[in-house]
Amino acid sequence: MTEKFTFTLHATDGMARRGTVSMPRGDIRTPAFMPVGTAGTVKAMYPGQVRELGSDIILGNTYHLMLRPGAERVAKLGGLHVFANWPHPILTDSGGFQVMSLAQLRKLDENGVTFQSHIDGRRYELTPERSIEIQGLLDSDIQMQLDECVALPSSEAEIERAMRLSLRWAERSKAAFGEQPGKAVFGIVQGGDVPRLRIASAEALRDMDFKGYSIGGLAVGEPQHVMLEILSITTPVLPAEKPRYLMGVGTPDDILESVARGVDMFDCVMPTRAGRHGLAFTRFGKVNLKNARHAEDHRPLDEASDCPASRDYSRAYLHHLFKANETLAAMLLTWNNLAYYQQLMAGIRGAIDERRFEDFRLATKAGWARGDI
Ligand SMILES: CCCSCc1cc(N)cc2c(=O)[nH]c(N)nc12
Repeated sequence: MTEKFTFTLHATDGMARRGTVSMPRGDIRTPAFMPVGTAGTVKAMYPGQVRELGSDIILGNTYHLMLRPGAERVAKLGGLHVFANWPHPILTDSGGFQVMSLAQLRKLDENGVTFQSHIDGRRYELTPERSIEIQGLLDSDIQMQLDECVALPSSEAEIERAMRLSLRWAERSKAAFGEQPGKAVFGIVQGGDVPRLRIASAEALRDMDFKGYSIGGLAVGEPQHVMLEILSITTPVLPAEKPRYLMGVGTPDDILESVARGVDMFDCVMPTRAGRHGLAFTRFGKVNLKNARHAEDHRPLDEASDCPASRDYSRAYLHHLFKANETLAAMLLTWNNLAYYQQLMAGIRGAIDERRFEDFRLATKAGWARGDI
C-alpha cells in the first residue's frame, strides 16, 4: 500500500503504453477504462459487480454531486467512497464541462462560471478554487482542474481564448489543490482542433508539473480522424512519466486507436448509456437488441460470454425485456457492455505486455467487421 500517488511505466509497444497508477486506495492498471458513476453510482450496477468486471477506478461528477446531495453533505456522510460504497480510487471531473452542457442561464468570466441548477433553479458559482474544494469534500483521489471546453467546430480565436483561460484556471486549480501526497490534480489540455494551440497548451501545462494530464476538448462532435490527429500531436508533448487521460472517449474503436497514440486512461458513458437503450457491445461488433430480428432468436447474445446476459438468457428474452421497458433489460446489457469494455482493456494490456499490440488491434477490428452472426 502506497501513501503517494505514482505512475510506473512497465512496457511500451510503439506509442502504446502499459503502466500502473498507484495511490493509497489502490492501483489502476493502464490502459484503463473508467466506468462513469455520475451521481455516485454506475447506473444499474452494484459497486461489487463493477469491481468484479475489472474496474480499478470509477468516475464521479462534481456538477451533479454539488447540486444533489451537495458536497458538504457528502463530506458529512464520510465522503464519496463511504457514501457510494466504493472503497477504490475515484476520479472526479471539475464540473465546468457539465455546466456548459446542462445548466441554465450560465455566465462564464475570468473568475469562473455562474449558473442555475437544472434541478431546482438555484444559483451557483464554480471557480477553480471552489471546484477543487468540492472535489476535496467528495474525497476524490484524482481531481480535475476547472477548464473551458469549446464545441467543435469553433473559430480559432474562440478556441484560443478558451485555451488560455483554461491555462490560467490550471494555475489557480493547482494552487488551490496544494500538496496532497496520496491524491492528484490533473491539468487538462485544450486547444480544439488547432495544432499550434494544442502544443502551446500541453507545453504550458507540462511546465506546471501536474501529476497527470487530461486531454480535453475532444469527443465533442468532431470526426474520429480529427480526434486521432490531435492525439498524435498532443501526446508526444506530454511527459512520458505521467499518466494521460482522454476525457469522454469512447467507442471500443476509439479506445484502440487512442491507445495506439499514447493514451493511458479513458472514460465514457457509451457502454452504460448504450446498454440502457438496448445496444450491446460484443467481440463481433454492436448488436441492437431492440431490432425485431431477435424476437424469436433462442441463441445467447454471445455463446462465448459468461456474463448473465448471455449465460442465462436468449436474445429473444433480451429483446422482449427492452420492448416491455423492463428494468432487468438495462441491468443485463449494462453488465454485458462493461464486461466487454473491461475484457477489451485486459486484452490491450496483455498485448502490450507481450509486444503484440498491433496484431491485437487488427484482430479485434476484424472481429467487429465480421459482424453479428
Ligand atoms: C464524468 C465525465 C468526465 S469527462 C467529461 C468531459 C468530456 C469531454 N469530451 C471533454 C471534457 C473537457 O474538455 N473537459 C472536462 N472537464 N470534461 C470533459
